[in-house]
Amino acid sequence: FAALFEPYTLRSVTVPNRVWMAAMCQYSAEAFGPNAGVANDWHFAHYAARATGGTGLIIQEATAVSPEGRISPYDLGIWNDTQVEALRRITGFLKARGAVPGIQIAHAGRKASTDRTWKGGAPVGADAHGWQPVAPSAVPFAESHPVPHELTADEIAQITGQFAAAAERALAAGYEVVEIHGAHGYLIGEFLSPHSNRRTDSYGGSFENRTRFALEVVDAVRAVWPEELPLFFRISATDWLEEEGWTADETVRLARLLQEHGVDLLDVSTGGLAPGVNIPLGPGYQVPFAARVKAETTLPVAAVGLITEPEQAEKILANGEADAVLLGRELLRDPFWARRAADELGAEIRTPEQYHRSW
Ligand SMILES: C=C(C(=O)O)c1ccccc1
Repeated sequence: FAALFEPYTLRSVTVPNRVWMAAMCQYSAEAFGPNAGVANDWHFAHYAARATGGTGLIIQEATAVSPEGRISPYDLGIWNDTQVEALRRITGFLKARGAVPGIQIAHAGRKASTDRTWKGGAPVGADAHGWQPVAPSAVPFAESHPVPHELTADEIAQITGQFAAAAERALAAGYEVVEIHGAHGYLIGEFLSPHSNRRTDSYGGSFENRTRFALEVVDAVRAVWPEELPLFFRISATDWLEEEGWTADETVRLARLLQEHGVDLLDVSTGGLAPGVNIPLGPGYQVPFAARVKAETTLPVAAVGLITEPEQAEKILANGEADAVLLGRELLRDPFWARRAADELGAEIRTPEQYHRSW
């Protein structure tokens, strides 16, 4: 027996195992023109390999709800129907391999319009297909970043609508799980954190005000996402800024509200809001935050962060610290990690036929 290879049912979806793929930007779409943000062979091969490798749920990289919501000009998008058509090829193959296709829908906020990580990740200007980022307040991510445009209440409502439209397109594209990106200092996380959110209207100041946009996005997505399909939320449990930023206490409070608003699982990461913070990196360094949410609320959680070994992953589940583990870079290094882990743990990876037969 291995907890890692027990199926997991969320609403009507049964994920075959607890080895899940975390969203990781590939920055491999075209940056402009009719194919801007459209999935291509790179994305197909990238996700197909991890599905063939036995990964139970694949959460596709941050897919932008609008052109200005992209992290880089090369991000995937789901703001038009051309993009939906190309994504159907990916979800179809994943399902044929017995993997559940998920998608992270995202808006980069003040961290938008930056170059690919392997090119340094610096902000890009209009000459490199860039644009002015938007944010809750006119506070740049770092000195090297432009001052973002402070969103008006009307513009906030427009972005909430873009998240809902993205969820509708995700359904049309064949995804069975949508994850709202509320982590890593992107737009939703920028509203949560008092470090980036200096607003004095109903979206800033108190915990209720700073979490308003996140809950409005969850409500708008839940209203269009089918009742029988799961909705995830990715959060940074802490900004690593002590009381100056978003805290783990606030994460527990928000987790309860997210569950009341129809979120089925919290994907618990940390950081990304401010540069230069001191993060105690190490194997499973973020697991304690997932474990705390799981211990203090009834919301299922997934743990992520330097999880690389089968025994390590198995222990996280066996200790009740999380309901699933998300692998990021480890799955870049080894697309077949799930199959190798099953061998090491003496478990079997069942084929789609076996799943249907045994349930
Ligand atoms: C959107 C990302 C995030 O959430 O940090 C990302 C960006 C680059 C690589 C992996 C993940």
